[in-house]
Formats: sequence, structure tokens, C-alpha cells
Amino acid sequence: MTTTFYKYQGTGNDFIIIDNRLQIVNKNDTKRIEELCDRRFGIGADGFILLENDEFSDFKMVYYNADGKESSMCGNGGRCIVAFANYLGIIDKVTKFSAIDGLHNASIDNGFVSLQMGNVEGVKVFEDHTFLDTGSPHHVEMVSEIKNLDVKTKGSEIRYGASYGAEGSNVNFVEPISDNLFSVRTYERGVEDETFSCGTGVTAVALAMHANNKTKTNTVFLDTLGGKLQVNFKPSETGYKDVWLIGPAVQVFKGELTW
Ligand SMILES: N[C@@H](CCC[C@H](N)C(=O)O)C(=O)O
Repeated sequence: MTTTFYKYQGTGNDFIIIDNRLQIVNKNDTKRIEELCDRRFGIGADGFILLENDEFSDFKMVYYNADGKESSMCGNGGRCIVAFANYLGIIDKVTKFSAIDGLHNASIDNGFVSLQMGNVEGVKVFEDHTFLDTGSPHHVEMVSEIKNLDVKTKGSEIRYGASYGAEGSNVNFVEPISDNLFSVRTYERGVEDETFSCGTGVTAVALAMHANNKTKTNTVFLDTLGGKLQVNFKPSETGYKDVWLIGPAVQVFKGELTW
């Protein structure tokens, strides 16, 4: 069967997106999804996303990592699917959609998508790193000379390290540029490599920098390999609330694929 697919990118984190409102995709075909995400034998992407109907909101996002397995929340994917829903005419400028971690408010203006992330509780600050869940699990570690870091090697050691067990964690390295701007590089589980940007990752970095008193502002800018993102938040009694991830989401091309 032939299906139209769309390629989107959000600060260089790239996704294959399919309108699956008619349930045309075999969601258990892990091997096919992995093949499509392969950069040499497929279309190439960090993740694969289905847009589906939802009973309680405008649409549902189903997210798979490049390894073909369904995973936890994807912030950049969330921003891209909002742009896709707007392109399809399912939504106008403001929406509420459902993802694996619950309902998300979002809006789109001039190609920029603001996505409300879930409240974050239980930020764990350790001596040399911070761990928190922003819809996906994130290890945040401060480094110097981030430009020269071997993110793939160092990230995979931590991701597979004893403390994160079989589930693993995404791993973010961060270097302050000023008190509200941080340079970030991320190793993503399920891609098993550095990606150009990770939305739940930069959200985790912004909150971790606040929890560690590295910033005093509630608006933080993050420089990634693929561009700049903004995270707004408010401290709550148990963590952070009103957390918003803001940045561009771009349709790159569309094509046809067969299942
Ligand atoms: N790129 C994503 C994160 C996707 C999920 C992650 N790889 C995981 O499995 O935890 C983002 O933008 O948040």
C-alpha cells in the first residue's frame, strides 16, 4: 500500500510524519519503521510520528524513535506535529493534543510553535549531574569546552551505565554562555547517537540549570547544533509548572512510501 509521508525538522531534530487518521499504518512493524528512519537505506530521520484521531482533543501523537520502537514524549516532534496539523487544516493557531504523557496545549505563529510540556516533579540534583523527567528521562551534566566533546562515546557510556538500568536515559551536556543562555548537546536513547537538538532535553537543561542556581530567570535560551530554542517555566512547590518549549518547526519535503 502507498502512503504519503512528510519530513519535518525542529532545530535539526528530524521526523517522518504520517497522517494516520484512517489507520493505514501497521504500528507493530518495528523493522519497517527502523528502515524508513535509516539515513542510508531509508528516508532518514531521528524519529517517526503518526497523527491520529483522539476522543478528547484535536489529535493524537504517536512517537517512535529511529530504532522503530514507540517511546516516551518527544518535544521537538510535538512542535512538528502541531505545524503538520496546522498544514492539514485540522487546527488553526491554537490546539490541545494528546501524547503518551498526557494532554498538551500548543500554538503556532509564523512557523514558531509554543508547546506546553507536562509539570516536572522530583528533580534529582547530584554532585556531578542532575536527573529529571520532562516527558522523557534526562541526565544533565555540565562540561567545559562542549564543542570538543565526543558526545556519542561519552553519552552512550552514561546512557547504558548502571544507574539507568535497562530503560536507559537521554544524556545532555551543557555549558553556560551567560546566565540565561546555555549551549547544549544531546545523546538520544533510541537513536543511539547525538542528535542536532532534543526538545525534552533542552527543557530538562533549562530546569536543571535553575535547580542548580546557574540561572535566576524563568526564560532560558538554549543553543543546540540545529538552532536556538526557548524554555519558559515557573517554579512550583514540588518542581516546575507552566513549562513551555518554543521554537521553529519546518516542513522539509513530502513523498510516497510503500508498506
Ligand atoms: N527528540 C525528542 C526526544 C525523543 C525521545 C527520546 N529519544 C527517548 O526515547 O527518551 C525530543 O525532542 O524531546
